[in-house]
Amino acid sequence: MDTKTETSQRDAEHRQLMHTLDRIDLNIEEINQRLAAYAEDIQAQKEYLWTSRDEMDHIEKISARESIEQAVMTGDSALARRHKLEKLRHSPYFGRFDFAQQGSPEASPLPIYIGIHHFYDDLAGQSRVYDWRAPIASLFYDYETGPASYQSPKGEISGHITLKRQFRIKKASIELMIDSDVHVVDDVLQDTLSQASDDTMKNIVATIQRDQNAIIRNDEAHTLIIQGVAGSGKTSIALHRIAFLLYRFKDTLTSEDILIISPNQVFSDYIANVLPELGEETVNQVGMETLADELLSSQYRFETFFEQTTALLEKNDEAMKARLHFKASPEFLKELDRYAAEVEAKRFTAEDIWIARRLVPGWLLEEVFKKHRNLPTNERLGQVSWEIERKIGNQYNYDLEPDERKTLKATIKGMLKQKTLRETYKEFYTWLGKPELFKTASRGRLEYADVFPLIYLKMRLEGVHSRWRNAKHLLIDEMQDYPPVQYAVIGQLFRCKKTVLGDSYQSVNPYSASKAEQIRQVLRQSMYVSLNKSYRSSIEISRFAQHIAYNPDLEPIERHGKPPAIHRCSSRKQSQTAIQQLVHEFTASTHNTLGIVCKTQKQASLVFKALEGQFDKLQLLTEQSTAFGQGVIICTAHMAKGLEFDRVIVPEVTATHYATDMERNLLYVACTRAMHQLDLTYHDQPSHFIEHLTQAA
Ligand SMILES: Nc1ncnc2c1ncn2[C@@H]1O[C@H](COP(=O)(O)OP(=O)(O)OP(=O)(O)O)[C@@H](O)[C@H]1O
Repeated sequence: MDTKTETSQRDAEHRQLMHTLDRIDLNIEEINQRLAAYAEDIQAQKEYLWTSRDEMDHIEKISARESIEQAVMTGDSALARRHKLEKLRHSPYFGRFDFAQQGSPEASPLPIYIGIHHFYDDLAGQSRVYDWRAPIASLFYDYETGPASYQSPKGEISGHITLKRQFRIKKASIELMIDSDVHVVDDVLQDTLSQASDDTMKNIVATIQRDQNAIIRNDEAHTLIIQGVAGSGKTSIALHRIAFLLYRFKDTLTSEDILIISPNQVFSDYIANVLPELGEETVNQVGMETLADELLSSQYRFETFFEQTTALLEKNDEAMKARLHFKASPEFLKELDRYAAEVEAKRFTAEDIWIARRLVPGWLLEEVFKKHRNLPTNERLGQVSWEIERKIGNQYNYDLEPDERKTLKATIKGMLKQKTLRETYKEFYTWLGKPELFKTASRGRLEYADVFPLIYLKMRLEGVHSRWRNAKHLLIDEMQDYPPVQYAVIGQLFRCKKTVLGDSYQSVNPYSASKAEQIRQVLRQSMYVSLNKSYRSSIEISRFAQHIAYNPDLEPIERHGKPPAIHRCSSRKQSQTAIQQLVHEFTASTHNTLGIVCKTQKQASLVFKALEGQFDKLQLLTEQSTAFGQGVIICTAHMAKGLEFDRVIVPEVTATHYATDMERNLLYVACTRAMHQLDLTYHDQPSHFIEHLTQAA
């Protein structure tokens, strides 16, 4: 395109933008008028209700109140629409394509503008901007210029895209306009990725990539398992997918129906903004441990996943690793199943009994007992007695006397080998011939690795209750951190559709991890997809991380930045000075977030103490933290999972700190949190994971 044509197209787009903004303003004005009319109407109705209350009968009052409520609801939906239009006013769209539909009578291709929300111009009766989730919008993500087709509710529509254009519009002005046939490399994506981070996750509607779009719009898979390399956009995609499903199934699916199982509160807060930004309400989020506590009716105290990881790192306890490893194996689940079946079969020894000289056959008792396997033991026994009493009534036309009822209850109770769930679970290990595999954590609490097996057993023997059970779509992030037994519980509890995502290279606890293949064996009817392009980090950082844990599938995006630096220090003290210096550099930069990502919480606390008082906006993340803001964030790699920072410092990458496979994973997670700059420090001997990099970096 020559400069003259470009200028004239820019001018045309500028006029189009101004026109769209005018139309938005007119629609906002019209809504304002309607809102004023509603307000007056509501006021008038209220006054009428008040002044005429003595003359109105009950029915009339109800009807007047209903009419007021109806008016308020109409007003609310007008307000919601105004809110969307006001948002669109800043940036009504981010893309355009011109589409000539096959067989259409239109002489020239139709320009279609795509934005974060739909803008239907009520006054003109015309769609001016299409929601990014509309069927036609998939053309924007799936094609460049040339032949193209999409699935509309009426079937496949084919045609030709004659122009594709991307915009960045801010404060109602076009900052960037790029035609895709002119720029082969996606400049808008590059531009987006090079920007400084936020303390919350951003939406990516303007630059969703083709493979990502396919995942977002997949509305068929019952369970979609996404294995994606670090920074491939898994979490973003999963949230956009939820927004898409809410749009696609708006009549049957609401935000109330969605449940996210998230790794911790900081992560929950980090992602909480994405759906509201996309025009949807926030959805429910629950942590694995909160869910576990609910399923165990708060009857058992247990250590947390974070504590378990910390114990593994700090104690290097081989027996503990063996326990965790076994409990994360598919064989374990099979054995637990066998055991549960045996317990269930043997725990109730039904035999013929005589009550009030009437026979109750053993087979009947057994049948009724089996039928109520979903009740807690005491309730179940009560239910069996009650049903047998009713059957005696029907069969023999006889009502039991109180003392006969008491005898019946006691006899049925005597048939059950009564044990607590915990005892039954503990005996599983004796049954296996491996009693050493059951060990309690500090203060008599259950080890985290025992929590879900216990819940599983409870489900088999007694049943569980959960307020989340009716969720219609479940999203699980960091799938690699949950062993098969955890999926078995989730699979039985939630029969709904699921999106499960993670990266096997980012397991913070390799002794109780799952790969996608193992998850698929537990969660049947699943579909597997992978995302291999990594968007978060500059290519220099991605390559550096690849040297720590090589993932052959990872394809870094070609965005350049400063090469990572390894700072060799003579002592721990000097390492602290180097970190201080790097923090000073950060505070003088245009970047917003710096993560100092440590191996353990103890180390993180020490780094925090060393920097405390010297810098504003310094925050130590702990297991109890609920959010993080801009500035300097000090945390463990475990806590940093799923988060990202403009810059990352990994302190003390020494031979003693980072030696095992687990520590390699943590180092990998820490390094892949960096978007633009990465610094590592060490003293004495560098970790052998970076030894070969100390020269190059
Ligand atoms: N299509 C895209 N357009 C713009 N940015 C993108 C795109 N895809 C991913 N990103 C950016 O890449 C970064 C990583 O995304 P996200 O956190 O969703 O990835 P992830 O796969 O869940 O990462 P990890 O597993 O490493 O935590 C984010 O900054 C996100 O905005």
